Amino acid sequence: MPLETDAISFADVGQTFLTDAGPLTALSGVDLTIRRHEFVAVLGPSGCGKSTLLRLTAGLIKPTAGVASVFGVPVTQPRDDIGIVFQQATLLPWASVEDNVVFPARHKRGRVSRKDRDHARTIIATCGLAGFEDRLPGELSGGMQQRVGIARALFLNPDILLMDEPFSALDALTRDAMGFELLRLWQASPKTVLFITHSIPEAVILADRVVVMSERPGRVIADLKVPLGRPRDESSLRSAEMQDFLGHLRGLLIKDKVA
Ligand SMILES: Nc1ncnc2c1ncn2[C@@H]1O[C@H](COP(=O)(O)OP(=O)(O)OP(=O)(O)O)[C@@H](O)[C@H]1O
Repeated sequence: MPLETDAISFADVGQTFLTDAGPLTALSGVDLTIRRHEFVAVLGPSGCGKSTLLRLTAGLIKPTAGVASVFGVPVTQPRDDIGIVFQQATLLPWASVEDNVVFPARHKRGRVSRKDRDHARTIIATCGLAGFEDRLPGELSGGMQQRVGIARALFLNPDILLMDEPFSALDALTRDAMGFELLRLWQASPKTVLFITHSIPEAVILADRVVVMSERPGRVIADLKVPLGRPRDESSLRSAEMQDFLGHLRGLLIKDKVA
């Protein structure tokens, strides 16, 4: 796969759901391009269609207008080269950490090989869970469960990682730590990341670019490069320039809300 290929592209994408109360347009005229291995965060008011954008990319739903493409091909169904992490880890409660992580192999091939198990153990260790392979999800903290979810999403070594508010259910300290762990994983094994969040600082500390969406029907109202080098740490947002950038994003989100 050439590095210059666009990993994700939306061309005039719209999504209208038919509801009992009539048609509901979640997205309208969305144009967005994400390069391979880019880390893009999406911010926007509640209900503006962020998760819909992610589900379209994953091939879980089809756009009712325009075209959503992955590596230049219109998305028509879920793909193996896309991993998804949701707000809740949605683990199988009766299965061990290792069995949860190898689940994509079982789902794809109907069986789990010795090699799959070795691979799972390597990923589990990379995600900071060595020694917990045989534990059940209920025995783990929320942060650890979310790590299992990330390990499962990474199992098939996807090119694209879609993350829908993955750390929002965690306490503030764990959330920050998980963000930096994600950056470490992303730098060790580059991937295209589409990361949805409600947190402006989280978006800025993690992403190369921040996309801001309008109130529903969601469209892109700003697409900004984060003026910050890497590696990043806790002090990265303290400069006057970064405070201005955070303030600018806050202004965009508030302005859209009161407009
Ligand atoms: N399958 C569906 N059927 C009907 N309406 C839907 C469906 N999926 C989403 N919607 C509606 O589309 C709109 C956008 O939903 P979506 O979950 O994408 O927003 P969001 O920006 O992710 O919200 P939040 O930040 O609160 O998670 C909402 O009004 C939602 O109720």
